[in-house]
Amino acid sequence: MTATLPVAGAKLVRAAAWGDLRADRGAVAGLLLLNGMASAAGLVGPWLLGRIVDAVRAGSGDVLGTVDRLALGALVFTVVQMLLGRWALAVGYRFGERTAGRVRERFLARTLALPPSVAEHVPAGDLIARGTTDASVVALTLRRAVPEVLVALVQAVFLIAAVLVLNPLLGLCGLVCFLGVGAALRWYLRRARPAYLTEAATGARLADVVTSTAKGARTIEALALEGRRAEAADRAVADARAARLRTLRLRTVLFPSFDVSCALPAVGVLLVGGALHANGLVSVGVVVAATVYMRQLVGPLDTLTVWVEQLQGAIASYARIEGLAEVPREELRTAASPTDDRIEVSGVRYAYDGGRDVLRGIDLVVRPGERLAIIGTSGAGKSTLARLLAGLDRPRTGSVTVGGTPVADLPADRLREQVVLITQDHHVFHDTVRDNLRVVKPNATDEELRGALEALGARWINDLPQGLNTEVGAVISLDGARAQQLSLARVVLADPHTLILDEATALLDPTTARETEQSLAAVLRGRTVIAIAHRLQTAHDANRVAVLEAGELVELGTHDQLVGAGGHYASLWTSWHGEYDGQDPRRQPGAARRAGQ
Ligand SMILES: Nc1ncnc2c1ncn2[C@@H]1O[C@H](COP(=O)(O)OP(=O)(O)OP(=O)(O)O)[C@@H](O)[C@H]1O
Repeated sequence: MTATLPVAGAKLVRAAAWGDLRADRGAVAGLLLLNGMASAAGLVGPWLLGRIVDAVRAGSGDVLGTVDRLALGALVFTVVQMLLGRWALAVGYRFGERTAGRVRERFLARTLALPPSVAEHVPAGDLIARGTTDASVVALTLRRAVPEVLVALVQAVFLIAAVLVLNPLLGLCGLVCFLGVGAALRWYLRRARPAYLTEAATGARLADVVTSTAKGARTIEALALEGRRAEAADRAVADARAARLRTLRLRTVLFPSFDVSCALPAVGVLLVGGALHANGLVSVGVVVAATVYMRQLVGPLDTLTVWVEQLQGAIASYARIEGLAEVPREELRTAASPTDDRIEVSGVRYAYDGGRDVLRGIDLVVRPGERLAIIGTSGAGKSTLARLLAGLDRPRTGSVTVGGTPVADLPADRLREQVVLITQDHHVFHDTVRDNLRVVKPNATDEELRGALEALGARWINDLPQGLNTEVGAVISLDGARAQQLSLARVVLADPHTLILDEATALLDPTTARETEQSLAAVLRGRTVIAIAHRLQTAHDANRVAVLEAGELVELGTHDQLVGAGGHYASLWTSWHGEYDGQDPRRQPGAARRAGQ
């Protein structure tokens, strides 16, 4: 039983990221190529500048003409670099949009494919956070950070390579000076994550204290709690202030050290270049070009610094989204087909989330076509057994089979042809009536859809403005009875041989319940019915009655057999029947009519 959703490990994250890159490899290749070309074009300007310096220093020939030609070349290449850079970013943004869409679609598909036994047990908030906050963080990163970081990385590599090619000694000198940038970043990143998390947490705490104080103002006044609330608010303010100061301190250290560290390589190259030139080892032009390259490295490094935290957060979010891939999938379900309609429960034990067993050693055979009522006190395990019979959960030990196949192993489309659980949950999708019905049988014809509704007496379909094409849920909302009929029509279309009823009408108002019961009767005809019975009259009318007590099946037989046996059921029946002797029990209100309660 999964109580929390998994988070993908580093290996799975790498594999998923690689898969996303491969899925759009054309764009990735284009992005790298355009970036490479833009960066190469960007290298030409400083190199030509060096040539200009050397030409002026040499002073021979047509210096002015040479300078003009070189300057024009530098201008052209700068424009080319700018255009290619813009183009690369546009390709990158589009790649980011498409990939973000792909990640969201994958998440949605995996969420929809979650086996019911998992979907019902995971914290809904966690699932929602992954689909909203985490997906937004990943989308923003893919749209903005990934293209910009890629551009910055390619530029940095080209610039470093260019200095090394110009003069390896100058290149090495520049790289050594950049160690300062690395040290500043490392210092910052180690402290930034916990500091920003604390800042967010203390901010949230302060908001919480202020809101709850405002909301509970009357209670606080009545109980004279003003002093305590003021103290709590003061503490929250102090904590939030301390956390803000800590992140501020981090920034005040990072930014100046980053700026100084970024200036060092250019200074180093100038100093070493000057010394080399004095010894006739390099020209002034080479020193100038290398210095400009070093200065240009500041831009990409700045971009990397700005996005590095975002990237860290996005990787964590990506791992949470991809974690859904580790939940067992529907494909793991069996391909075997049930041989008949017989349902067999054998030695079943079941526990929620590793707790105590709430079903203990249940053995039961449901014969095709019979009506079986299950009764028991509140908490006896009736609903749990219903979910196991419907294949929504798996027993901890033992088996629940239909026609010899474990019912929880059947794929969803085959399962609903066998067994369907009917509860009070009848969801109406914001869609047309047709699509609301076709969710269970996508190729159903309009005649079949109308036939299913008519079988339930749902004549209101003829009054809808556009018949089956009418959008329901948003503009036209269906009342309780109609929504239940729509939901039951899905059952008619799925056409299972067995229905399990759990509280299908228990909490409806009398009018709705009456209408729903009529519709229900139409659906039940000709099928095996297992009813969690809240009225002893239902048990009386069933072919057999199963009595559950504290997770055990304590009695099983016909009404007459169980009354004759003088056990648990008999005493319930006697007390209830005696209480209402001579009256129609179906017209008695109240809890006494709820079986075993
Ligand atoms: N999601 C859950 N997580 C943990 N324990 C649960 C969960 N659902 C039910 N239980 C526990 O399992 C036991 C059986 O519950 P179940 O709902 O199957 O009983 P029931 O006979 O249907 O009761 P009722 O008639 O009140 O609906 C109870 O002790 C209940 O507290």
